[in-house]
Amino acid sequence: MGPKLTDFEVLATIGSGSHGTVRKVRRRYDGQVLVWKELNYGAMTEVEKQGLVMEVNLLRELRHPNIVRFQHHIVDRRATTLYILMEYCPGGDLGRLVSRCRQTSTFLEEGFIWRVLSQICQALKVCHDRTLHHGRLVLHRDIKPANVFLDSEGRVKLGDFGLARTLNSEASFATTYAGTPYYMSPEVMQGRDYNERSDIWSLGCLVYELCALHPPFQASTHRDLAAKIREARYDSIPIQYSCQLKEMLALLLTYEDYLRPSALTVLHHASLVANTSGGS
Ligand SMILES: CNC(=O)c1c(C)[nH]c(/C=C2\C(=O)Nc3ccc(Cl)cc32)c1C
Repeated sequence: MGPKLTDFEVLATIGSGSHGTVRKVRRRYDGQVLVWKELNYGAMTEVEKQGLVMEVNLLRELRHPNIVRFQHHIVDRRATTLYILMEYCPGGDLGRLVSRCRQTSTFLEEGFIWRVLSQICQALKVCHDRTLHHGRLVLHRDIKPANVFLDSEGRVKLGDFGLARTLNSEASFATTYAGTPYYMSPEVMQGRDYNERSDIWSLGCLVYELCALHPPFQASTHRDLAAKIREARYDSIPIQYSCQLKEMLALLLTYEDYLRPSALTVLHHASLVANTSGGS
């Protein structure tokens, strides 16, 4: 028998993840603090609902220290709402951290940026390994600062896996793409399929934003943004960051997806940098 909604006490609303409201909750019988994301599936077709069930079952299998742990799910059929229960990360998300740095004009330590890069790559290596998921590829599809979290030990965790592939009905499409697609890769901009190297492009945009405190490609319209991404030209990151970090960014933001490195290759490159530059 799975958990029921009444087994939990809502403590606070802590955000709006992709596709739904995120709340901090406490499990009554043992006091454990978790997070649940509320996802209304009322506007979904039967096919989309089946796809959602498959994606949720896939998320359940993702067990890794650098992936926000999926704990349970609860379905409220009367309210056509799915509650996805996940690990609480007391350090919050990197989106808030970058905002605070921008407001106080303080830059992040290079060592912290390398740790984020390495630990997210560890998470992507697991997601992109087909042998671990019955031959299926797990793509995050929405890597950005707001979807990277810090636990109580400062460990970096990739979370809020975009269910975009499932939520492709009109209503949910609008929700999914409500924001500006700053991190969209050139191949997706050109209408080609999202693939694991598209996650690597978004990781490059994330690392760039941790350095510069703004995305590498910015524009006021989608058309201008697409033009900038197509040019794949971006301003240099602040001079206090190393040449190795600049080289890593050039690797991650390689225009051609088939020339972009895999998560495993990025990890090898980062460990080489750490070993030759006295760690970071
Ligand atoms: C002000 N709120 C925060 O700093 C904050 C904290 C301490 N945790 C979170 C968010 C999550 C959290 O702690 N675990 C999560 C799992 C999935 C999703 Cl989509 C979000 C979270 C947030 C937004």
